[in-house]
Amino acid sequence: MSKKYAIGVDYGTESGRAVLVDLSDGTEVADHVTPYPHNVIDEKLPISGIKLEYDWALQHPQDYLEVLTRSVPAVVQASGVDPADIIGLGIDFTACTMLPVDAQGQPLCFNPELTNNPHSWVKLWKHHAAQDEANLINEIAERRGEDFLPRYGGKISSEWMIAKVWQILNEAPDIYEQTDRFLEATDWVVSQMTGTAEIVRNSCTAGYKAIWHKKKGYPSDEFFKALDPRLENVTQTKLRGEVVALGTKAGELTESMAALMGLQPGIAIAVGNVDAHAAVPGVGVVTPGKLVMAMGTSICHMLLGTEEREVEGMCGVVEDGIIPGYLGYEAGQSAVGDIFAWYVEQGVPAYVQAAAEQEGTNVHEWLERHASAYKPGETGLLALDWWNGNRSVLVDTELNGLILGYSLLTKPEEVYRSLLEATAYGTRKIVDAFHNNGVEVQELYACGGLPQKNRLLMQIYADVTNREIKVADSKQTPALGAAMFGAVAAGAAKGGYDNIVDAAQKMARVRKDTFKPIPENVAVYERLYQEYSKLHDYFGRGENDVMKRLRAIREEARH
Ligand SMILES: Nc1ncnc2c1ncn2[C@@H]1O[C@H](COP(=O)(O)OP(=O)(O)O)[C@@H](O)[C@H]1O
Ligand SMILES: O=C(CO)[C@@H](O)[C@@H](O)COP(=O)(O)O
Repeated sequence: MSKKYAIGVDYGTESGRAVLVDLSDGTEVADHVTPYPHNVIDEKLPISGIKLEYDWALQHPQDYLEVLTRSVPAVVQASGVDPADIIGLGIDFTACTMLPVDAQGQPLCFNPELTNNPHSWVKLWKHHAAQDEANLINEIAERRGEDFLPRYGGKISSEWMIAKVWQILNEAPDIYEQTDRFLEATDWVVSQMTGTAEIVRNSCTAGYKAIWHKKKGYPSDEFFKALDPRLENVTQTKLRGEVVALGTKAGELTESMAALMGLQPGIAIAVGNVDAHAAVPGVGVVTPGKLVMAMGTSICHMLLGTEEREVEGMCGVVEDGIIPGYLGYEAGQSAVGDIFAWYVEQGVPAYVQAAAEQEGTNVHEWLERHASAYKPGETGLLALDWWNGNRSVLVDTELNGLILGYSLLTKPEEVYRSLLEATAYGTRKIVDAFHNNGVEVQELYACGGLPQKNRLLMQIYADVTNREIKVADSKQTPALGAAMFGAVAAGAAKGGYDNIVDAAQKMARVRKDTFKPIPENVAVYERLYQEYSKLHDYFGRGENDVMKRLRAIREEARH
């Protein structure tokens, strides 16, 4: 049999990328990135210019299709591989990134009559405007003693499906009414490749983002009725659709999409997946004890376990949610690279930009180099990493960032370093929450853009967590994982694999170089982390709700 290949397509926050992978050893033969033409829509709607409210984050579904029709042909062409040897394709996506579609599977925002309503668009994972609904979901679920709450660390997030659906019902009942189904974007894109008659939902987003359980299904109609009588039957109506396991073949590539993507019709398309979850086999992790960090604009922390444990603020524990046969645990930080980007774009003085430009480097790299000259603790700064709220362990999108310890001598590189450190403390909170509750964390695996971009950041993470960090050898780990699932959907008989464990064992690699904790740094960071923890609890656990009061005053001032 000639060499066989699969394609993985990774849908990130700002761009989508396709990777063509050799199935014999995981070699990434070609990759191509398509930035989303409309990027993140968080100020005004395209065309109409309608202004969006604070905390909104939308996307344009057409951008996702553009990734398929630009990046997929590009990798096929660049690789020189015969399309007949490409046997499968898998995708992974940010999540919960959801959209309302009509009975034909068309996004409601494509309908000229509905396009001016912001609720007809894709709500991106970091759309945080459904917090009121999330608060009520939690209050009502707690009051009713719903058994699903512990599976989600005690709180359902405003980033997830039910809160977003309820926000649409509350603020745009006409859009809700005209919605045939609410879909995860990952399932929608898969349906566009396989033909909309066959819309299937993947067990990963259903489990982590829509409160679905392998044995119990969705929460009861009574629960939804208690939220709002209009939601009573939502799981049989607008959330209907078969939920199938990761690695399942969702269908086959249609003639029309094959022509647009430069592939052969009929190849296996795997059910959708989530970026962070696909990264786990992508980095070769198929057993417990190894926490995988997908590090980019945000961080998702993924871990396998053998028993269901309660862990404060985790995003969820889902049976078979990452690797079949294990409980998959997820936690996360909703801004990491985004915080550094904010500082580079909004906080850096002109002399730094000029110096970086003169030295032919970018501002991040300039700041990293200068920040590396400091020892842990030497800046005198301490920050809370809540620029986009706190996902784990507090699960509160209404918290904000904080930097303590400024003086007239504070330098930009010191601020930058304090922000890197703050995100490491945030990760340490998550590691401790798992480890101290019986879900062991022995070592860390890192993938995503950040480990490739910033060595200082990675050393700080090793020192703050006092654990060795292995880094994925792949530049596109989620896409590699997605390609593995594409190969599993195709099956061993076609030159793919029969299960994800076999695929990961053959195709994943980590770099030889690892980041090891440096004992003297560990000791200083331990003291700083204790200080971080005090601030974390003081501002995050209700002792001083000043951040929330400031938000309320801001809202009053805006209206
Ligand atoms: N040298 C750097 N050091 C730290 N962060 C960086 C650096 N360069 C870019 N970033 C941040 O990396 C993030 C993008 O990460 P990446 O993994 O490429 O994207 P995504 O999360 O969308 O998949 C941005 O938030 C950006 O601010
Ligand atoms: O929340 C999840 C996964 O559960 C992510 O999709 C979300 O944080 C976005 O990740 P990126 O930072 O774009 O890689």
